Amino acid sequence: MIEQTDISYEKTVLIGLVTQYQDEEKAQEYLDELEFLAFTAGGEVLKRFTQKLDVPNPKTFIGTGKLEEVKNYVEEHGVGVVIFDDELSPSQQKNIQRELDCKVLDRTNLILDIFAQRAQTSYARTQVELAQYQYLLPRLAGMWTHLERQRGGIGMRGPGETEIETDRRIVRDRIALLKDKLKKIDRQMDVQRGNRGSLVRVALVGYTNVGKSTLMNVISKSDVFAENKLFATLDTTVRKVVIGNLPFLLTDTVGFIRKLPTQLVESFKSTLDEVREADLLLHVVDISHPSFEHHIDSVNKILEEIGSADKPIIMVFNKIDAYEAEEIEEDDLMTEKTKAHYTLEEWRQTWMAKLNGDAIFISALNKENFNEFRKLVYDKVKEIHTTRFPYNSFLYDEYTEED
Ligand SMILES: Nc1nc2c(ncn2[C@@H]2O[C@H](COP(=O)(O)OP(=O)(O)OP(=O)(O)O)[C@@H](O)[C@H]2O)c(=O)[nH]1
Ligand SMILES: [Mg+2]
Repeated sequence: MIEQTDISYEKTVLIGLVTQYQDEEKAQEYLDELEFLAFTAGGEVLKRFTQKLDVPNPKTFIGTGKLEEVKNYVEEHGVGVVIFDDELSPSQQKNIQRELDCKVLDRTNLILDIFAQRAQTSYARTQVELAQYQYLLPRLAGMWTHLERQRGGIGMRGPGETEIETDRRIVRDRIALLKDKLKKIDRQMDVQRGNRGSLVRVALVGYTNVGKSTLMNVISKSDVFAENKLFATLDTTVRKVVIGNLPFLLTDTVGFIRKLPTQLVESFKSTLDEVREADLLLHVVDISHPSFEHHIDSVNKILEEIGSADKPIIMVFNKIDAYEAEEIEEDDLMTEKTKAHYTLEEWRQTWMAKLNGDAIFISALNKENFNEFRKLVYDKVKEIHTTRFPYNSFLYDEYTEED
């Protein structure tokens, strides 16, 4: 896929905290991801600022000294956007914005922005718009309280409050309208799903950018949009796939991410229905990513949240072509062996043991181990199919390797 190159990059600075729950390494890992998000949204990251704090400053999130430092940098380098890794309260956002005099965003903001940029269908656009209004609603109140205080309280309360109420009502009406619209589309989609008949349903799930759409394309020989940016897929795509002579339905879904804004999980619930209604999940993992185990944890957490954690799952470790273990020199007695030094084979053994064989290591790009992958999926789907439709076994005679 050819990368987009025609966006004029906005100069961006990232800010994260080091706390008792989030050490320096973890903070940097989050910032790596935030940088990728910023890049996806069209920003060019010039610098990262981190600060050690037990609790965020209630007024300015980071300390005033640090904020001063950021301000100097912003002025000196003509920075247009400052992005915080954590959610800012409405008043923090206001205070910081006033101090820095440039755009101030938090992670939620940024993700909403990317979703808005990428939403293609009216369904996805409606879901994103709903999430945006839900993000805005509590902030609206904060904005007005802030204005009221400026106006000086006594005597001014009346008009202020009326305005908040009017604005809130407009936003609430809009939210209700969007929810209604989504419900209607949902009903249509329910009918469509119902019409798919008695085929086993398999859904690709996983962290964003792990290769779900790429895998979908190679399995189903279809043409789903895939690229090296976050959230390339916002709509679900369903394809009928035949392995051997066993047909089943395969769904590509929206990627998950850590610290996913709750509003988004909520408004994408119906997209996630595809996951909820699946008989089998293919949990795709990018094993070449240093934090892939954390990614697995966040995906599992979201699967739990939507009540889909106990479905049959095959773990698909993708991008083995790009995996590189850190090396230890033979005469190096100081470096302790950690997971970063595992070979692919060591990872394979670890996960195969953990999952009782329901794991496979592949490269969707090079089609490495692809026949084994198809065989594994075939066996699982066949197992589900025979349990579900014991008399309907004419669909397959036996598995024959293709290609
Ligand atoms: N090296 C390598 N890259 C891969 C492989 N599979 C996919 N990719 C690349 O990873 C990037 C993301 O692929 P997608 O298929 O868009 O990932 P996705 O999981 O659908 O991502 P979202 O829809 O954004 O959640 C693309 O640049 C792919 O070319 C693989 O096996 N090896
Ligand atoms: Mg995708």
